[in-house]
Amino acid sequence: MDKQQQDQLKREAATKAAMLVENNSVLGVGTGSTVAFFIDALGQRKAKEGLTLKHIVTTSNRSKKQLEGLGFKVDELADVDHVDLTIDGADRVDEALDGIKGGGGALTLEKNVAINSKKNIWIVDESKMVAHLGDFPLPVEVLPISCEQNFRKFAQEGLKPQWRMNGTERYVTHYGNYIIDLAVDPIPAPHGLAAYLDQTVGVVEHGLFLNVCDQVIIAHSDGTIETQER
Ligand SMILES: O=C[C@H](O)[C@H](O)[C@H](O)COP(=O)(O)O
Repeated sequence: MDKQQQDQLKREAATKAAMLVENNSVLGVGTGSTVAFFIDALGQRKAKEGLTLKHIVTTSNRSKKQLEGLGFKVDELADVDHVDLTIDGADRVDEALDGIKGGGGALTLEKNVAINSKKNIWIVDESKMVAHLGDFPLPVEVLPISCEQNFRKFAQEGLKPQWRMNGTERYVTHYGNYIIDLAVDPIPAPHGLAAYLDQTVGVVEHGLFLNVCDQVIIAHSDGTIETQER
């Protein structure tokens, strides 16, 4: 699939998701190229139908800027008492609707918004769907203070760590941390690995989103749009 075709599929899934957003609800908006199409579609609903949202929270400055450019006011997660629905992209999604996220580095905010949302919908093109999680480096956000120890430990555990780079410098997250991408593929036991990472001191967050997604909207290259529910 070439990029133009993939962008078209992302746009279709995103447009379908935008139709599910209810007036006067509290909306969480994720990050990434698919979400950028979703924000466009949300802007179109605002312009055509006067869609109004009680609050919007987002998971990156990129999404925030795009939303504000369309006239939406964006609040902080800490300032809202609940989130009705969050729409986000994903890097890989398996048959149980568990996923890998954080390819764009926004995993920590994304997980915090997702966990605090009543419902989570992911929007993907068909290339993101896999039988087993893997096929994409698993991002792990780590504190700079002990990042070298974390990196060595991951290497000893056979998790094939690689520093996320931004040119010649290490990539720095929204919170001033680094990302170690684990090239373990396939991930044999996602729940076991998530538990290990959750317990590792110095790990701020990781990109295994398990039991988080309620519904995935998948755009297929044959023109169909499929919805899968957990
Ligand atoms: O950190 C980034 C997020 O997890 C994205 O939702 C994910 O990487 C998918 O992005 P895209 O829609 O650009 O493939």
